Amino acid sequence: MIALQNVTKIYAASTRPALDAVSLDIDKGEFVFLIGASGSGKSSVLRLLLREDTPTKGHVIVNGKDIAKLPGRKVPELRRGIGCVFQDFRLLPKKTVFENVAFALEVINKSQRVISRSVPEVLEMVNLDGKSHRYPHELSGGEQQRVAIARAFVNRPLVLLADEPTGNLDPDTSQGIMGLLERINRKGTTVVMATHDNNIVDAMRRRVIELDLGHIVRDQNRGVYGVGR
Ligand SMILES: Nc1ncnc2c1ncn2[C@@H]1O[C@H](COP(=O)(O)OP(=O)(O)OP(=O)(O)O)[C@@H](O)[C@H]1O
Repeated sequence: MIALQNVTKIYAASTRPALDAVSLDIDKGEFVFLIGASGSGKSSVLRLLLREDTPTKGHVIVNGKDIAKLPGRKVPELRRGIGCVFQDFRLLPKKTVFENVAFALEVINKSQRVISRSVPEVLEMVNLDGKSHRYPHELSGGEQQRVAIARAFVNRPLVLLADEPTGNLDPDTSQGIMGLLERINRKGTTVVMATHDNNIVDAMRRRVIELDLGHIVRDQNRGVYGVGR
């Protein structure tokens, strides 16, 4: 479903590779934490999977296709199958909760009929059906992240990538967000989440892939954050 095969990424103007011959395989329906110190390469992996960047060497397989050399015109189609959630939520400030989620469907030409059915459904899932007419600045951080998750999931992507989704949230709110990601995973979506949050990793006991200076130094099922330190 997702694979990196011998992937090296060297950014222009940097001496050491951000990723150095990294190989990994993630099956459909897995929930994987990517951990590692700042600068270890976590975001680089997510950027390659989203085709925001291309590898210097190696193959990047997403949904069964090598996307390393995907022509630019095919990238929107790839991204349709991938939901994304970020630390800073990235909602559109001048759109309401409903409109933010609807927008994800509008850009892929879904009909108004589909939008008016799917958006309330997913807002109910994230427990925000009562707040659909609010603007992002009228919501707490946790609520904003729930909108972002609704937006990422409304199209039922095969893969959800999350880059530090709890980085700006307190522990209780973070737990709620993880509960949602778990539900989404149970519906069959593969989840790959980069995080520094040791409490969450320890509580969830899912697969843990640890990077250090661009190398995989641990790949453990039902892992914890700090083993071997
Ligand atoms: N656009 C870029 N140009 C040059 N170097 C970059 C670029 N993006 C990342 N790097 C370098 O690549 C390495 C890996 O960075 P990356 O952002 O993938 O790490 P990370 O593990 O996600 O870190 P953090 O936890 O701080 O987000 C770092 O040494 C970083 O300085």
